[in-house]
Amino acid sequence: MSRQTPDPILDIRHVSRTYTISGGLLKPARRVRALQDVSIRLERGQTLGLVGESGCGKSTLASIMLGLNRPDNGEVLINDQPVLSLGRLERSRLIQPVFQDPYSSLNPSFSVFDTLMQPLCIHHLHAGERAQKVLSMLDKVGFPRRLANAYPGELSGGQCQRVAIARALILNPPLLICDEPTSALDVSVQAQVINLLLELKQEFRLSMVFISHNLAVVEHLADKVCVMYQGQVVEQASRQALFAAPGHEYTRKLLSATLLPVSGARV
Ligand SMILES: Nc1ncnc2c1ncn2[C@@H]1O[C@H](COP(=O)(O)OP(=O)(O)OP(=O)(O)O)[C@@H](O)[C@H]1O
Repeated sequence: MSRQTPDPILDIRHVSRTYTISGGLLKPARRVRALQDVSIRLERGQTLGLVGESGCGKSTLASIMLGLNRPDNGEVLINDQPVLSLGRLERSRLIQPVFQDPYSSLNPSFSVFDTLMQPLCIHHLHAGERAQKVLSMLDKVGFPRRLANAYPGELSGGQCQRVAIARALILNPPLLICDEPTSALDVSVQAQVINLLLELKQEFRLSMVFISHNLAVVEHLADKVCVMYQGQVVEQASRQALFAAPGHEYTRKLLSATLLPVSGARV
């Protein structure tokens, strides 16, 4: 029997990114190495937890995965295609973000209904099917239909994040990039959003990158974990292996600083 090579949905190859921060009148310009030779593969249907302290390069990597930022070296392939070779529409069918702050990621002048209609109109989904698709997506993310005409400013943080998740999923992308999607929410709402993402992952057969500084959350939902430190991946392993026997000193430090009461509990 031939052994099949797993086919990655996401293949990050030797990505580096440096920012140049211009100095003032008397200050020289400064260079920040945000990412150094980062390589990560994510198999279809799996969730990658990307963890590390503030400033280690997680959001820079997310923006490069989304094709919103260019690496200096290396490339990102989605479904075997370089993300930077894809047009905007093509890209948005393959990969969608969910960001930390649901209020600033939604357009305040669009109602919930219009927020979800917009991608369907841009992608020319059959006009007769759009409204039904919006309503059924609201049901799937547990957002009440009676609030479909509300505006983001009239909603709670958790409700807004449900709308942002619905918008990310409405075109059925195979890959979702969640950049700290619960850290701006009340603790009581965080677990609801995590559990919603877990349910939707099954239902939509999603692959997911979940960026967090919270190892407890990552332990709850990741299949594979990458630990980043100062722009580099210092350890990547299956969730079980990493939590059972962390190999890198920095991972051990992160673990010892985190309470891990999670499995099945509130996070
Ligand atoms: N547009 C930019 N211009 C200059 N430097 C930047 C820019 N974006 C990020 N950086 C720097 O690059 C490094 C990595 O930042 P990044 O935001 O990717 O880290 P992060 O791990 O996502 O941090 P956080 O968890 O706080 O969001 C940091 O030193 C940051 O100051």
